[in-house]
Amino acid sequence: MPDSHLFTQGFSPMTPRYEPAVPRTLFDKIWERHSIMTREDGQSLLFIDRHLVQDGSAPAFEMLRQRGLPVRRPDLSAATADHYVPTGSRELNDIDDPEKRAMAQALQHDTGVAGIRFFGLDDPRQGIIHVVAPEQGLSLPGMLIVCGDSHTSTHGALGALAFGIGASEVAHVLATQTLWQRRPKTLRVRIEGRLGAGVGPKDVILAVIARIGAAGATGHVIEYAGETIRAMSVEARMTICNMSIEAGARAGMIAPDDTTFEWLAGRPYTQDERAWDERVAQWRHLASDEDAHFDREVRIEADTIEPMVTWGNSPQDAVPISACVPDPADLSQAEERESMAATLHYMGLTPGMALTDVKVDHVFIGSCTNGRIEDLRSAAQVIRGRHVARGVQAWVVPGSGQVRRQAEQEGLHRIFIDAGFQWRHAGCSMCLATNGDLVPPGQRCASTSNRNFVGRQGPGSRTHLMSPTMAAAAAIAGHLCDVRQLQQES
Ligand SMILES: CC(C)[C@H](C(=O)O)[C@@H](O)C(=O)O
Ligand code: SF4
Repeated sequence: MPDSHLFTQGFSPMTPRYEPAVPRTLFDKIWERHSIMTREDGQSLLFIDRHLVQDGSAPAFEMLRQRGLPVRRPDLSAATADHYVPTGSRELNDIDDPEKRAMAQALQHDTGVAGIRFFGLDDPRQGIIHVVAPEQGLSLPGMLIVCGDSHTSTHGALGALAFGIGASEVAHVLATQTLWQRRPKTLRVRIEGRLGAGVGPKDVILAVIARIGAAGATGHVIEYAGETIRAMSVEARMTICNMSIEAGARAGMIAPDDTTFEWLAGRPYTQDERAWDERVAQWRHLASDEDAHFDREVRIEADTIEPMVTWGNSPQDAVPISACVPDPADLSQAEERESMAATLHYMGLTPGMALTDVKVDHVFIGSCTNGRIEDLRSAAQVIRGRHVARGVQAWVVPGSGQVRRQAEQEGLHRIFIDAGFQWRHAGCSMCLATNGDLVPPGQRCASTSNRNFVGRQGPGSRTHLMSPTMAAAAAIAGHLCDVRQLQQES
């Protein structure tokens, strides 16, 4: 069994012995450093630096129990309760559904037995795993990170290779700290130029998905590059990488740079025996080499991106807020016409109506896409001094206990509460509605989450994806609204 130090700590990417002459991508460098062996069928056995665990992982622990296997490297795992936890209180007993309550309790028990670090409801660090791990310094550049959750791609924003795995793979990682994987292809998405006023990372990723499609990056790992990405904060980069999976990608990643290193410095779990500067010097070598080969390339000009919203049941159904609801009659294929008509029926929308005329009943600011402090700050800026429209239920669900506390220290909670928002505790909440926080049938939600699938926010719910500032604007206006208009008025 390889020692984790070999891969994450003592093993320098500069070691000449391991440096092939061909230029390599960020992905190639991390993959090659973690590949223990490759089988004849092309699958590689990878060493896993960090295994993140959430409350859906009970079946994996059960698989180990049935085989009588211990957890191989509990020190390389970390767990938090997020999907099933209540956000109105901090009591596991407030989970109404007995099965879900049992799953949440099982995580506490299983991690305790295995000796895995666990951030439970009584821990101030608890929150959505994809918010908690980066903020605790558990996700670092160059690492290979997995979790039984598709939005693990989020951690790629720190220059890691991070992807979601299935339940039996979770069990495999728990038992062996390794995983068999087929090497994916690479796609570089370059965003060049400056974003316009009112346009942020969520608009960028929605524009990327609209351009390449919900299956556009299937079988690929996306590396986001270009001037626009380099100018972004780490949290903005996380929003982008988070939604890679909504374009079908295996993972999304961004080369670490000074922005990354500054953001990480001093976080609780970043300490090891080596000096920080030495580690940073190694991490700098992770960036794709200049002439590295990507299987595909896409380029988008930042100044062509507008504030975006989705109208349908796929994240690829994203259009600028200035657009109208599309008309099935404009499509040439009968099958596509029928499918769009069915979507518009589900969404309760009329072809050709202005998106800004679409009334909302709920607003949800939160999730692993947009539940970080910068997201809350940007929404609060729009909301400050204004009030939620009559009849709109608006919620803010911070992505972690730490985000919540930070927001309270900055007084953001007062801005939200004074405006008529509910200020909740951390968790996945209305992103997936599996904890009972849901949008009632037929009602419409302006949401900062990442999926607008049929029934995603509750049976019969209607979701429009957008940025935190756009969701804030919708809360104030009571309908989908161009945030730039509100920003002009203030
Ligand atoms: C429940 C979990 C496995 C799922 C995922 O894989 O992403 C959820 O987090 C989601 O966002 O749909
Ligand atoms: S916040 Fe939403 S997308 Fe993120 S892990 Fe939770 S349910 Fe999945």
